[in-house]
Amino acid sequence: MLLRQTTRRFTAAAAVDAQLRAVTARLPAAGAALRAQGFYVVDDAVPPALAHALRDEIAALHTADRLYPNATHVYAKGEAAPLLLEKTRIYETELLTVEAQYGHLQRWFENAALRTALNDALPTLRADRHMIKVQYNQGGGGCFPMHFDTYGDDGKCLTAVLYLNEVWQPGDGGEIVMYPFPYAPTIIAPTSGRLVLFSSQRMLHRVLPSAKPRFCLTTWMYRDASLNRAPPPVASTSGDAYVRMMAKLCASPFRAHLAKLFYADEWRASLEQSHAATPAFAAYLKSFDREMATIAAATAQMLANFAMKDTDGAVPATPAALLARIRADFQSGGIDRRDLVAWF
Ligand SMILES: O=C(O)CCC(=O)C(=O)O
Ligand SMILES: [Fe+2]
Repeated sequence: MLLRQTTRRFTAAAAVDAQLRAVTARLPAAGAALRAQGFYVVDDAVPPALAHALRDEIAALHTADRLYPNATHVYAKGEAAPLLLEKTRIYETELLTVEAQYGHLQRWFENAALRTALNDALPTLRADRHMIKVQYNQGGGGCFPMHFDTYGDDGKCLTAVLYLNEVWQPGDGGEIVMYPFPYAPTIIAPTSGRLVLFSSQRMLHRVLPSAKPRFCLTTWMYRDASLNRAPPPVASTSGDAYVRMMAKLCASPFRAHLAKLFYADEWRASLEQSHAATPAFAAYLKSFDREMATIAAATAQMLANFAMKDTDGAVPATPAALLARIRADFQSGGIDRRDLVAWF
């Protein structure tokens, strides 16, 4: 019995090790793409048999009551107490240790090859630890609202989501959407064995409602938090006052707020799709609306500051005019500059 268990564990570890060797051999190509667009998709990162084994172990964790309904406490401005927001149909857990009976998950966690290869592909990454999160989405509409994985202070720097569904077909839903603001979004299907890599700090993303049950395994890379706090370089400031302003904005923490304003309607709708309609959630939506008003006011102030130094009259006069220009210039191809955001 013990021998059989030991053999099984050894086989699981060997399978994961071999696959990680194969995937990481493909990652040098990811470096340039991650730097240019903030995300990268590796298809067939794991073969069907390994995807199956990992999925079975997540399902076993769920059966053993080890996954929890996703619920987060949020501190909303204007609310005295933190609000408890419950996502519907999402079960997950973050793992810092994995027991031997979940041999494939354990090895995926313990083998640092993915992190090492990403550090090689992206020399500025400098990730020094990682942890994993397993997720089971029950289907029937389970989804994630628009979010960034971190606002920086925890040192989380790169997110690697591995999709483990056996079959995925158009109409099943559950796609992950990358919003590399100010650039246009990309929809990515959660097909089996696909690994999606992106900047935890700078890539806005969401998961569309999934009609079908859906499994995935997220590896979060972390680094010294001071590296996350260091301001990224501003892209070369050629162009008129408006382009120079965009370069500065895209290198500043204000970019995240502007993205929220830009996608306010979709963001709000995605919150409503993802959460149970509790009184706490209603209070949260009210605070969301107040936050949008605050961001709009701050944007107007910021435009006024830039306009004072603008000698060519290129800076849009109002937040609405700025958002319309961003749509025309960076999402519909008006201005061909991919270098405004330093993703890593
Ligand atoms: O389920 C996914 O595809 C990604 C989930 C996600 O964004 C998260 O866990 O932060
Ligand atoms: Fe996320």
